[in-house]
Amino acid sequence: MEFNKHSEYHIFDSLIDNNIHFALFRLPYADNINLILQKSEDSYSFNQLDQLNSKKGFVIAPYNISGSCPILLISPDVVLNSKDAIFDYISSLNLQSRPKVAGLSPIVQHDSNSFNRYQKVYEAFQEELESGTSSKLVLSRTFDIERGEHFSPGASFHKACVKYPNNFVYLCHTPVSGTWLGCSPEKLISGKDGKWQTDALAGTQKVKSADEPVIWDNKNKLEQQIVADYMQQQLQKAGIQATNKEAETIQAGDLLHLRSEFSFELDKPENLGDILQLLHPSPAVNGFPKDEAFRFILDNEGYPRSYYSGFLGLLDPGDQTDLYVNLRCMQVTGNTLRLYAGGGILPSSDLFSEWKETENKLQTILSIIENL
Ligand SMILES: C=C(O[C@H]1C=CC=C(C(=O)O)[C@@H]1O)C(=O)O
Repeated sequence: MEFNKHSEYHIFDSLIDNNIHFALFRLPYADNINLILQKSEDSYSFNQLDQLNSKKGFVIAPYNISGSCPILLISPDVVLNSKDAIFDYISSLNLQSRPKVAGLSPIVQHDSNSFNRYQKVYEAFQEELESGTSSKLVLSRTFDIERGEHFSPGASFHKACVKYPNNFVYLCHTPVSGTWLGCSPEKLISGKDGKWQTDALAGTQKVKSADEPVIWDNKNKLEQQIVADYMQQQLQKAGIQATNKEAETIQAGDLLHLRSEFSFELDKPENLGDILQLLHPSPAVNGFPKDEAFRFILDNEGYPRSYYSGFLGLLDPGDQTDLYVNLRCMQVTGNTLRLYAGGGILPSSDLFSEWKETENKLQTILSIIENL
């Protein structure tokens, strides 16, 4: 992949300008980029995850499935797996670009970005944890930036690929979801030919200098253990015996997380929708117990998460499936970039550290939009 040559990637902006259903993605550690593009204008949407059984395409699933925020499937009418083939194909479409929005001030603080607002919601979350109804709740927030004249989703995608080689990087657009761009460290499920994996990822700290040992405190260890136990239980409910490795530290940009990997066999990958229904949303983005945490978040978080903390990626039960949790992402509109970040709250959490953690996570995605 060529470095620091983002401008040719503006070509992907023309797909967005023309409201085409497409997803461009790069798997962790891969050199190649992939394009899934739908030729028809129809939207394929679903309101239950089990409706994905036997389906193939690029899935965009929200945190909370609703009529206005359904599960979407981009039909794989065009599937290309090399940069040259992708660029040649898009050039051959001869798409017209829409004139760009007028130049706007670079970064503006909106009310929803404020610490005071976060603090109020955090206190409600802490009260709920103290009541004992939930043992973990994930609190998230948004950060809105006005879109600058020179911002290019395509160029930002490329910048993310270069900056975050071990994350799942994507740019996708459909008329229903709008445009989303992200670089997630968290695998929801992937596999091929009977061999499948999922991750239990949680716990966060900043990267240390090379000679400093990485130490995880009890809060972070427990936060990750809750996710690992949940994954194990949910897979068991589907009759799946998974083997898991001990939790290890992984790096995602400037952050470290704790991850345990689960491996298992799937006899019927065509029924992946059933497994997704069991796994999503995991306590990495939701909390525990699942239903109580989900209800509480919907009633108290104070804004719609939309496709943030849902999942996306290629679903192909006949071949390779790679689905990732939609973290470290932003929603791109004509004049605003809405960034999302959250973190797991336990009774032992500290308000200021949790706020700082969301700031650090936002930095992952902020760093690919600056200077463009
Ligand atoms: C919910 C997010 O991160 C999850 C994944 C890794 C670590 C997390 C944490 O330490 O809280 C979260 O569970 C996010 O990035 O918005």
